[in-house]
Amino acid sequence: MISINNLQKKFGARTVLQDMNLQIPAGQATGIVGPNGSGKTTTIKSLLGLVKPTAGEIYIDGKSIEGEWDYRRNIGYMPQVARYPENMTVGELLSFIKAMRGSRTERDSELLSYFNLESEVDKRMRALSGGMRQKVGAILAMMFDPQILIFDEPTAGLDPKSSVRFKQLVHEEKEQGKTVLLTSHIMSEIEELTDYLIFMVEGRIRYHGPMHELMKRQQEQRLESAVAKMMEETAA
Ligand SMILES: Nc1ncnc2c1ncn2[C@@H]1O[C@H](COP(=O)(O)OP(=O)(O)OP(=O)(O)O)[C@@H](O)[C@H]1O
Repeated sequence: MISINNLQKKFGARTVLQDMNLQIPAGQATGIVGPNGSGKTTTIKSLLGLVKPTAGEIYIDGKSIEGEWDYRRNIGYMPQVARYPENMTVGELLSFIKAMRGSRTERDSELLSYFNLESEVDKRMRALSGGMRQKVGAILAMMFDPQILIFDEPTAGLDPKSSVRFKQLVHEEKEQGKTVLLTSHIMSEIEELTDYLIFMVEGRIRYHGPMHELMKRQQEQRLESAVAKMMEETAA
């Protein structure tokens, strides 16, 4: 369980997260949606300790993450825009990360094969296409079998076949009881992969709860229409 209590983040004078209170259930998949700039990535980065909150606390499994690093071993993160050591080959990067973790996992090889990336292992990171970089990001997020998986717009840039394969993998992770947190602007993807929904506007939570309840409340069959309606309501 991830608990966010009275979280606030300011960048200079600008308040980006406002008094945010959230409980993200363990072993479930939660989608974070909201307009561009509403604070989704900042929320994720706060959970990862990559952004230091201005106020408030975050607890993971009852423990405050403030000043802690070790908890991140249990989190796999696929960022929206990833930066890698560009001179390393895919193979070197994976070996380097494994050596840093002191791990002998072979899951990276399985995932390389799953994403059809075996023929790219000797390519330098800077020579990969955007979609291939995304796949490397997915492999890095999942290769150590973490209990919490965080994906920030994971399928942006993936071709349809890769996107389907990625989603299949997320389904499998969910079935194994992983906690999944996912942001996306593709509502069908949120609908397909997640059960709980967080809807943010201008750094505030406007809805948090089961997805089907939101659809019922908005009297819509599809999440896209329900969220669009909510966006119109909040803009009014
Ligand atoms: N390091 C930073 N310094 C200053 N402002 C920042 C920084 N990071 C994010 N912001 C601002 O915080 C706000 C929220 O950004 P964030 O990336 O969390 O939004 P988002 O909901 O993930 O957006 P998108 O859907 O476009 O990815 C934006 O106004 C953004 O410009």
